[in-house]
Amino acid sequence: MDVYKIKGGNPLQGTIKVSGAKNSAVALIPASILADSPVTIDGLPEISDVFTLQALLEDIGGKVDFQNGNMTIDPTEMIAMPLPNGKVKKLRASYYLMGAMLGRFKHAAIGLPGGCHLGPRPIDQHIKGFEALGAKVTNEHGAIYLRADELRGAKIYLDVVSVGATINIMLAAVLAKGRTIIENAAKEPEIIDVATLLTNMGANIKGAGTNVIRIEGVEKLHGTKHTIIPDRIEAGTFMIMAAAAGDGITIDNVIPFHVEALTAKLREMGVTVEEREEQIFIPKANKLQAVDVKTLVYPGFPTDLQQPFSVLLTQAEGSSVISDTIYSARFKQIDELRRMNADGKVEGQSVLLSGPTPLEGATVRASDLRAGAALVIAGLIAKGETEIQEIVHIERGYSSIIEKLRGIGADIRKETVAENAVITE
Ligand SMILES: CC(=O)N[C@H]1[C@@H](OP(=O)(O)OP(=O)(O)OC[C@H]2O[C@@H](n3ccc(=O)[nH]c3=O)[C@H](O)[C@@H]2O)O[C@H](CO)[C@@H](O)[C@@H]1O
Ligand SMILES: C=C(OP(=O)(O)O)C(=O)O
Repeated sequence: MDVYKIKGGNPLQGTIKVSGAKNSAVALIPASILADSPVTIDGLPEISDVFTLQALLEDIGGKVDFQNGNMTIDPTEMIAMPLPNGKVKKLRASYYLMGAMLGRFKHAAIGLPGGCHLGPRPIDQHIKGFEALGAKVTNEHGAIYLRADELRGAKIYLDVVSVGATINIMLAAVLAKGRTIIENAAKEPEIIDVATLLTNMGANIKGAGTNVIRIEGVEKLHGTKHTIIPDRIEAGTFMIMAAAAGDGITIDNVIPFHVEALTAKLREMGVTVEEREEQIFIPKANKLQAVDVKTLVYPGFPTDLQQPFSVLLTQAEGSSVISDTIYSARFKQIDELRRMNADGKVEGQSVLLSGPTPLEGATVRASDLRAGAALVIAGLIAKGETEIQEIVHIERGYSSIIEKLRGIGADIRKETVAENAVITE
């Protein structure tokens, strides 16, 4: 079993570069299915979610070349191969194969997705959208079967603001006949990125990034070249790390506007955040003040940064409350942080943290992607050595994390240890 071992306490200094956005990448790659000629996407992160999607596109007959973050996908010989099991379970975003394959082939069979366990993650709004467009949708033995004689534009009001449903409906609607209107759409930057790719492929989409998206269906889509946006969640993770363990860190390849909710919270805590054009500089932080945080849909504070942020709050003076309004069970990092001496208590959808508490190295488990990122930050500030198990979750979303952190002075390495050292409780 592979683990990360971190010796805490090194002052981190220098420049750390953010990769392309995971949550864009995992939608841009399936979007290529809709084209009738090759699509090139530059700047993709080298993470397991991207490798898994590459393999899935190859399984359905796509020809994929992926080198140095640049992927060219030739979709011309793809077929509507059913994908009820296997790789689709390894990531959440395999649900985008439903929208893209339904859009192109008018039928698809895709297993229910995997991804982080954060409480219930239904896909009823995706299905409501596909049905409104004219698809018959059934759930058979854990796989979703979709079939339409013809897709027709429709007005779809999302009952919950959902990133996945908004993008999936866009994917299914761009080749449908007539006009689709998505109301109460999600507004995340990744949605704009996907709409930009689809538009450059020939789609007619207006309003991406607002809560009403209008799509006029077109007859066909062609290949294009696209550069992905930077990962605002990776950038945010590095900003939190800089506030917790930095001695002057520049975060490179970031759009400061995308991380404004975090910047505001860091400033409220007493952290200096200098915004530059495509960089953010965070000097060494001194005394940190406790703050309360509530996660919200974009442009609110992202749920994906709540877990890393909880580590910073263990170092702040006073009591803080984090409430996660998006996911009911996204606090698995707290038990692990308690092993490291943190003072945190989960109550329903909130966690109460008190500090400052010096953290101590321990053997801990990354239950999910951002819990893993939280534990990496905790390990960097803890006294002694921290071993993080189940790093497979971390590698779903952070590209070259070891190399990047070593580049700013962290003592972190990946090691293979015996299975009997695994934490089970
Ligand atoms: C691959 C990807 O982009 N993942 C992101 C995406 O996940 P994902 O697209 O799965 O998240 P959604 O925005 O869909 O979920 C938001 C909320 O809506 C609920 N919901 C969603 C769909 C649905 O059909 N029914 C329903 O009830 C979910 O349970 C959750 O409470 O957005 C989340 C919220 O910003 C992020 O944490 C994830 O990193
Ligand atoms: C929850 C996340 O990812 P996914 O939706 O892919 O599980 C995340 O990126 O924090």
